[in-house]
Amino acid sequence: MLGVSREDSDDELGTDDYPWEWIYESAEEQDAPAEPSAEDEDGITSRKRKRASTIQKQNRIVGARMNDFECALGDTVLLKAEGSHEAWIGIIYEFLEDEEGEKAANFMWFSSEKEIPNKEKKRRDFLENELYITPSSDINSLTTINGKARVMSQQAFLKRYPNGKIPRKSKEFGKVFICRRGCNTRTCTYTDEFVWEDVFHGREDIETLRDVVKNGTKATRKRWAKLAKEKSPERDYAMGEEDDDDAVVAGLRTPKRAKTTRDAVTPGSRRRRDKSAPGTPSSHRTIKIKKHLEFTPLATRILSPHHVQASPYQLARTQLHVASVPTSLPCRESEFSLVYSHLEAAITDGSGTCIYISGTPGTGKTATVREVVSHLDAAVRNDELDDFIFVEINGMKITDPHQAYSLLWEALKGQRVSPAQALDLLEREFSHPSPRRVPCVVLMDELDQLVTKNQGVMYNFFNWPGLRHSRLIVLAVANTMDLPERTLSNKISSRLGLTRITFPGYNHEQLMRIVQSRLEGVPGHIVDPDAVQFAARKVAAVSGDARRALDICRRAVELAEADYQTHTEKTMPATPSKRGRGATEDGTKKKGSSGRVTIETVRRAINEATSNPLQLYLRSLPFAARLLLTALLMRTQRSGVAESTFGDVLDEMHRMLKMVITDENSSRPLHLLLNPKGGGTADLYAANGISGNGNTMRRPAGLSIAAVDLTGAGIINLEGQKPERPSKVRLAVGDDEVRLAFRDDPEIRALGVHL
Ligand SMILES: Nc1ncnc2c1ncn2[C@@H]1O[C@H](COP(=O)(O)OP(=O)(O)OP(=O)(O)O)[C@@H](O)[C@H]1O
Repeated sequence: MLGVSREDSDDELGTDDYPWEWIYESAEEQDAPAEPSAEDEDGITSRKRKRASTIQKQNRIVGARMNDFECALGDTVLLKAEGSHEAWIGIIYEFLEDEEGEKAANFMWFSSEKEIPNKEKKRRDFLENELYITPSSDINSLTTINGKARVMSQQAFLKRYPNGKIPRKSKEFGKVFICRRGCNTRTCTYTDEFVWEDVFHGREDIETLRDVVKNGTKATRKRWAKLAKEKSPERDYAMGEEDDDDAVVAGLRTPKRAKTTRDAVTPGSRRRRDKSAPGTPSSHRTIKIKKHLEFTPLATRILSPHHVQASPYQLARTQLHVASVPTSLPCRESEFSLVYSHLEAAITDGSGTCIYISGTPGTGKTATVREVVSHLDAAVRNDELDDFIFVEINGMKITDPHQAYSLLWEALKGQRVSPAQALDLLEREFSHPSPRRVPCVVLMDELDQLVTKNQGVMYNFFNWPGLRHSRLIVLAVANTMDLPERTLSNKISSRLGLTRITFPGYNHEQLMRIVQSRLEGVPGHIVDPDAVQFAARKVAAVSGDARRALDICRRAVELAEADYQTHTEKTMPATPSKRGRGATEDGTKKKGSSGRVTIETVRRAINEATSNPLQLYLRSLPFAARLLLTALLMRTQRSGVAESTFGDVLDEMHRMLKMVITDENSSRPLHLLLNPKGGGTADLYAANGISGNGNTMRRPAGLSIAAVDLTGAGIINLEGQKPERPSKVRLAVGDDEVRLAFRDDPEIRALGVHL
């Protein structure tokens, strides 16, 4: 927004509301010298053409009038920004009527230096009253026009105001500006200096001016190299004029990145670690400096224990771990390119969009989105794409869905405000134009968890991308396909026009490829291909969940490693090997059947996971106890602390139940939804007055007994063994055990909960 205070600029249009009228091109203008004359060899054709062009011209809108105020194409005007004391300046590029038939214009924006968000890259030589002409434009109602402004070169300005300032009392104060450069405020690229009067005289130069600004502000690496040198000539940058790949001024082009979810793994984390400072939300500062090679004298070189090569088992375990970021995502190529092309198009056009991604757990939804963002991030750094902000909001990691507003506002502006304030600010932000608005990509993960009583949060995040000025790109990720319909009604959700992408579960061949790709580079062939196939088939038969397949294979590697160690201890002399246990010269394992992951090892891993006494006990629990444990687990995940109060857990449980009970659109009776075989669950609720609107929900029967029993069995610790709201409660067994026991429980899954 421009630094022009509206209190300073008197409203030329007065306060009365007169209607705006169009001014069409008049017949006299057809002979204007700017128009090419129709001189033909054939006089008749020439006359015909002339008449057709006159009709066309007479329909062309070249200006607009309101009472005695007039403005025309190519005029520079002041616009009032609602909700703000500052004004905007733009050149009228085109007149048109918007979708609602309201008279509007497309304005090509000027921008002040204050609007350039990148403090590191922006020029320091700006003048008072200087504006940059930008390549961005926006359509706005004519009612936002507040008067005329003038733009001129520095020379012309100084001629008019020799001390470089416009007196406060002058009628021209806040209305006359200098322009000597174009600037893309998003990428912070400037054109070369020009003389305004040479490049722009009015309407006939608009297209040329647009081209000058567009082409002149295309960032190139070379330009950045030059700029970086200008900024700090004494530094020895790791690039020459012909900079190579690694020699990019690292981070200069990295999009602003706001990481608001606790311990979220950022998509580009690997790449960024190489190129820019870790953890900086906007790594624009990081500049690689060529370092002289430093030699450590041989005598003082000491090998640290960390330098000992990791064993193949360690490597396999790490790579199979679900938290490790794979280098590629096999079997998700088409989903990747769909999401990529939508995002790239929206960022390039500066438009908003909402993509609804659904699929059962472990189908690579989050991983794919992060991978896409990381590629877009790379494109930004290669100057192939405009900057964008990325923020992840995970429904599971916020205690109140309304916090999503605060997180989004913080990502956009870096300010922390309350959810109510943030909502107000966001509403205002998205309904007003801004030439400097950087597109913002929001990943709303675990959307199911953001369901509120009146669905306001979800509605807003779906609705904002459709607002003309928002430049908001929402990627909503959920497990169920019909969440918008279920929670927002069919009418609203069809109006929102979401782009939907469904991630199908993986089949066994795909799961095999996924696991095998994670094992690439692990030496020693410690995992039999048959074993991978066996694990993949077992998982695909139930869920098509890559997370499960990876977990099973990882556990199988642990078992094989333990076997190997026992075997080596038995066959090796008592003194431990200097190389560390199990490692041979080249870091690979010794051959032999023990120590390899075979079908048998996988079978053991599956059995172990599903049939230890604790698992058997958990699975055999009555529904109330399973529900209680699930709610406790969800609460712990959400709050990030192990201890909750019994009351918090009950609230969590009600939230889970509400999702199902308020399923008004569902034709399935509640009891069938909860328990396909019918019976138990419905009886449990019905007997306790749990009704359709969720408000009369009371504590399901048997919860108190279940809490006491679980405490007695050492599954939970409940303060004083009293199932009362203030009592502290925590899990006494591992989260993983509970997750594993209930992950495929149909009744728990029917609640929309995935563990
Ligand atoms: N195609 C794939 N290639 C390699 N790894 C994959 C693939 N798909 C999923 N994974 C891995 O499986 C695990 C789960 O994936 P992800 O979290 O993306 O699933 P999701 O669909 O978002 O699941 P949820 O709905 O539970 O959040 C991650 O470790 C991810 O890296």
